[in-house]
Amino acid sequence: MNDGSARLYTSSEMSRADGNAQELGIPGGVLMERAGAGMAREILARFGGERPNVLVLAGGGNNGGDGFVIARELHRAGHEVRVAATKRDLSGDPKVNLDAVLNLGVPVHDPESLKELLEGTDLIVDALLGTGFSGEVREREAALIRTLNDAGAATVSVDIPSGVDGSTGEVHGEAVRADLTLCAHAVKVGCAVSPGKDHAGEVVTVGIGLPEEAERDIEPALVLTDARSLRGSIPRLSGESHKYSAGAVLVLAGSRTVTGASVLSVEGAQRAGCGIVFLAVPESVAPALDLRLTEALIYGLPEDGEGHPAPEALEVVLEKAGRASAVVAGPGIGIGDAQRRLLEGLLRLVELPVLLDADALTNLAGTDAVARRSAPTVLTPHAGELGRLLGVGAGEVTAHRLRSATEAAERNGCTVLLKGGDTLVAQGGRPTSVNTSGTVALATAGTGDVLSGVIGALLSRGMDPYEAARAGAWAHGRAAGLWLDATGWPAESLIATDLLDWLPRAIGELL
Ligand SMILES: NC(=O)C1=CN([C@@H]2O[C@H](COP(=O)(O)OP(=O)(O)OC[C@H]3O[C@@H](n4cnc5c(N)ncnc54)[C@H](O)[C@@H]3O)[C@@H](O)[C@H]2O)[C@@H](O)CC1
Ligand SMILES: [K+]
Repeated sequence: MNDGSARLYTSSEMSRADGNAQELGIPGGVLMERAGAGMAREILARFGGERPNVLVLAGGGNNGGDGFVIARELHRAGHEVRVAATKRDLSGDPKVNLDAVLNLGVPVHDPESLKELLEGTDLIVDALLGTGFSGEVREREAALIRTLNDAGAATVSVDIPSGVDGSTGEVHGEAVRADLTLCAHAVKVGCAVSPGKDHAGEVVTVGIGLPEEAERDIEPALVLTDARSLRGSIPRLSGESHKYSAGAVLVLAGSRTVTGASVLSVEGAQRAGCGIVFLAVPESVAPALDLRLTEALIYGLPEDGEGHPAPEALEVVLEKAGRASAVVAGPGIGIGDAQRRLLEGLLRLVELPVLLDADALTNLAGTDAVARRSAPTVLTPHAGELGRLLGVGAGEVTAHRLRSATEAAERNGCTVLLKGGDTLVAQGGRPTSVNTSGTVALATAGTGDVLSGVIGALLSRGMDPYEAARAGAWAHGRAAGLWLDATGWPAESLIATDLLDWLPRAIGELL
């Protein structure tokens, strides 16, 4: 299903589009010419004024072919251009374009001299490996990538930073660190999903004149989450709305020692536009939170002597859930058997959409409580929490973000939002969505609690869980972006509470 979101391309989708174009009578050489010429124009527009000395590192495939076209065009524009080619014995379009470079007298060197060549280089064009690469980089290419990265010159990657898997963003071994990546036709998945995203620098697409007919039968596996694709997806209040029909969220957050998480989750939900929020917290902290949260209804949960929920807490939670249209559970509840039993009861007995975050995820790791539900469940883990759900380490999730998020969504039959600079939303049967509004400013305590409330509110307003997770992630990141723009303060200074002031405007951009 494509709902108008900007699509991302995997390597196999790109080669299908390429094959379709050829069937339509558009030869591959034409696409290569347009890609290389368009990329050269972009390079000239950005760097041409400084008249840089350019080195093009070209591999033996079509990515290298694009590189030869770029070399030819930059030479034609009067720049000092040298090429290092890993292979001379080429065929097809790459050969045609290498021959043109040689005929024009552009020096073509063996890559063994790359280090010396780089000494007089201001600008590197990395056309070593493109979407035809996957797996681990062979040692010869890995050494070239290390040399490029050590050179410290401005680097433009062709289509994908060499060494990044174009379909997943995974990096096994070496990968080029680019300042700018120019993608032919559409952004490749590897430029949008970390760690590939962190290698790509700025990402710009270059049109290659692919007709719509060439991609009509290709269902995207991944899409970008941007404002355009979300606009109109959040239900509005109507004349007959009252506070319950506007969305009622039950938040189960906070504990005797952690109360800030409940405040942030409740206020995130309120700012995301639900009609009413009920907060269930251990009874010893209920009075303090009642004073702090003017508009929310606070309910004390029976607790044991250590501040853990007593078995009767489930009855209170179920009763309050009876008046809600969505539940948010987890921030700051702490880890323990009492919390796990409470969550298992909630998931078994409540038919509402439930969002599970933070400690709820850790408490439920290794259980089948989510998989057994038929009502919608949204999980919002960071890499460590997702690792616990999957029974692997955080490092394993960080290295395989896409695979980890989709696997967890499939195993549990739910929606998984994996937090990060490239927040991913995975759900079976829907294209995995990559958020575009993230900023490093969000890397601070409590922002996740705000997000849980925002998505909970969108669920309570009747949004489908996949759309609620996408819209929540986008608005949350956008709120941070608006704060940065408005204050001009350093990203490091944002505190989670700052997001609350900007969420309404961020959400307003989606209406
Ligand atoms: N529609 C399309 O598909 C278009 C593709 N174009 C370009 O073509 C590229 C894809 O070209 P190809 O499919 O020929 O593939 P690539 O050029 O990306 O990769 C093939 C080369 O990589 C080497 N290689 C593969 N695995 C390796 C490994 N593990 N370690 C070291 N080297 C390895 C191969 O020996 C071969 O030389 C795109 O990234 C893009 O730059 C553009 O020309 C425009 C149109
Ligand atoms: K490349």
